[in-house]
Amino acid sequence: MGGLCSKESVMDAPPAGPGPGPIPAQMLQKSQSQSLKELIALAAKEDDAPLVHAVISRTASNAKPTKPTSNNVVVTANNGEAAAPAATTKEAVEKTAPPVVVITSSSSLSKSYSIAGAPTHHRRATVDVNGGAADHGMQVISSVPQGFSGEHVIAGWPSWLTSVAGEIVEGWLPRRADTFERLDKIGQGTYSNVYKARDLQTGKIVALKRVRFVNMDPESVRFMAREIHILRRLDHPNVIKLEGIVTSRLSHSLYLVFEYMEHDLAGLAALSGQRFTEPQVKCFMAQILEGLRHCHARGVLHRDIKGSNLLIDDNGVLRIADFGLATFFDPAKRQPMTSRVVTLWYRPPELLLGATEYGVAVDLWSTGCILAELLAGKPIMPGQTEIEQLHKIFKLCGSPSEDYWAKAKLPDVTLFKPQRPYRRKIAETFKDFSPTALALLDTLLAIEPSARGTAASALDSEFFRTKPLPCDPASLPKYPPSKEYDAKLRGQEASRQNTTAVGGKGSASSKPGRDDTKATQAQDAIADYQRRHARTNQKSTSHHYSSQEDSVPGFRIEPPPAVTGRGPATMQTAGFGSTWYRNDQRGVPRTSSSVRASQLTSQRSYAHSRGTDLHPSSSAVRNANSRYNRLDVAEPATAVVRPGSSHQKDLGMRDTSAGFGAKNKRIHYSGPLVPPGGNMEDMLKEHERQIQQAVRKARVEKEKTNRHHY
Ligand SMILES: Nc1ncnc2c1ncn2[C@@H]1O[C@H](COP(=O)(O)OP(=O)(O)OP(=O)(O)O)[C@@H](O)[C@H]1O
Repeated sequence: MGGLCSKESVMDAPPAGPGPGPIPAQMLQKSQSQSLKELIALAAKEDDAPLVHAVISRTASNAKPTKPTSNNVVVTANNGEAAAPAATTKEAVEKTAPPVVVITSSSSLSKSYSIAGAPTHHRRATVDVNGGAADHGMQVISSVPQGFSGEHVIAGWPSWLTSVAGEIVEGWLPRRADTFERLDKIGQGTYSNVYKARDLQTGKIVALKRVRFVNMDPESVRFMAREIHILRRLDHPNVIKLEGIVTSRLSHSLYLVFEYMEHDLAGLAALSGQRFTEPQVKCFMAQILEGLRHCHARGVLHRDIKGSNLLIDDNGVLRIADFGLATFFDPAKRQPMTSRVVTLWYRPPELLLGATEYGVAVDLWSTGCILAELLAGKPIMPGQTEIEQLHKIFKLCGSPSEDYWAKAKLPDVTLFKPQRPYRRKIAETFKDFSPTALALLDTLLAIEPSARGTAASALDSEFFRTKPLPCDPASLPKYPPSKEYDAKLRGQEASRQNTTAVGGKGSASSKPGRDDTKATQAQDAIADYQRRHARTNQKSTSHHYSSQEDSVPGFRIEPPPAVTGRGPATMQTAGFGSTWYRNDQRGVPRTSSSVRASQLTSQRSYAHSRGTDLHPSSSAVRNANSRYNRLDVAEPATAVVRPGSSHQKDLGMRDTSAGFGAKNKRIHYSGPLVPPGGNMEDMLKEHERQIQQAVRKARVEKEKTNRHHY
């Protein structure tokens, strides 16, 4: 594959969209070809390759690209993965298992593929199946196993991917893992690890986001597929670009190849002493809004705008990243979507109130939170729980009007409606902001979603047109490496050193220090576990992401650099959902040493719905939500909002005896996930049991629905 890229790639146009699109005649004429024999020989050498064997091409200048069908492609495949042209290259045939698919070529048709992740100047490759032989019909026709397209067999994508979500790789060829040299781990997401790597074909530094699947659960593959689908729909300087996909057949994982970004806004803000000037804030804001305008214009809602998802390169260019919670939407159609998206501090009131029909306004709210945070130097509404978040919103932005409550078709509205209205206090809270900044903030943080306008209208606001004007991205300071993840590592390292130092002295305090750290780590593990499974659950699936990710075939792995602690683990004033210390959301108050261990904890993406827009009433959602962060009425009284608590009173919530509202009415309150004194081990086991149960139930329901449909 590596050879294929460098030797045969001749066209430089990247694919226009998810599909390869028509190939201009002049491009075809320029194409070179490689004999199939060479290709097969090449592929036979690869052991963990995306086995690219043949892509048909005739050099007919006016050939219309056609999907390979049963009569125009020549390939044999072994379980859809290894393919060789039957009776074309004897050695190759001998090397493969008995042919499963044989598709024939009988007409002058061409096909061109993009090589996913290949450098732009050789993104397309065409290969002459017949090695220039005369045109004649070939071979037998057989069915494609598991119903996936012959085109994918040819392209070399693994069957577990193509059988579930073939459309996402349409027109692309996979890159193989050993064409990259993996360097440091640079980020960790809920379902992925992100590595810095060198593209050995170009020497370029890239980011590889590794998504691993165990058992190849189709739902989880589909889930990830949506992120890829969305990323391929987007093409804008302020949106992260998916440059390619690496498959690793043996390890059952995928790597998404992105351009490497040195910083994120959360990390930059956390740099010691970092305070942005107004021109700098305007520069970042303009880029965020430009990126969002593009996403929205392409029918994509991001649904997780926050500092750590806003990546910045060394030239000051900001790109919106992490489309894991993003979704397609059509403003003209009513489509229910999950309200369980957006990281808590950046989540708009309508989602907290359970709205399932929403639009671009959710991203604009988050953008408003970022604007205020950039100017204020700290997060403006760092709620610990959903109910507290709503309370903070009402206190700052005022409570919704009577009209809003009357019109809102929101579940549980009466329970959240405050007894007395709250006055809007944006102007008095941020009296130091410039009038134009205040005006924009006032719009973006409108309680009424439709009053937030659009990314385009925000870009048109006075804020960007009055002096001081936005600075040029290239004029931004050259920051030291600053990622949320780096800050977290620095915090962990400082904590470790602290613990060691204390322990070394053999002081009486050393033991509690160590224990606390351990407890924090256990809580973190639980939270991770819950995040992963909550997502899984909500999707009614049972996929598990493995943490054993460091032995990937095909990678040259360099020893990880020692964590040096590039900076002091001091608590920062700016947060961006990442470095702002908060009390432990999981309910166990932290002692000072455990705080030190994790003070740079992320405000993680909302974990419940890795993209899938399940209707909130679906049983999978119910099951998931009842256990993670949100507690059903029937759950034991571990919720943070207790009867008579100030939040409950302030919000005028019903003070039921249990504190969870009326029976049979689902109320979602965030609460500690681990009750004080709870046994971690037992908690984990219990969660595992509940998850299995939820998954089983969801499966049964799905099967029932399927039966009903057919
Ligand atoms: N292109 C990139 N260049 C550099 N670092 C990156 C890049 N993409 C992602 N990262 C780092 O990896 C982290 C995790 O990536 P990402 O947010 O895409 O994963 P995720 O699993 O969706 O995360 P989350 O659970 O926060 O939603 C990011 O916060 C960022 O620090």
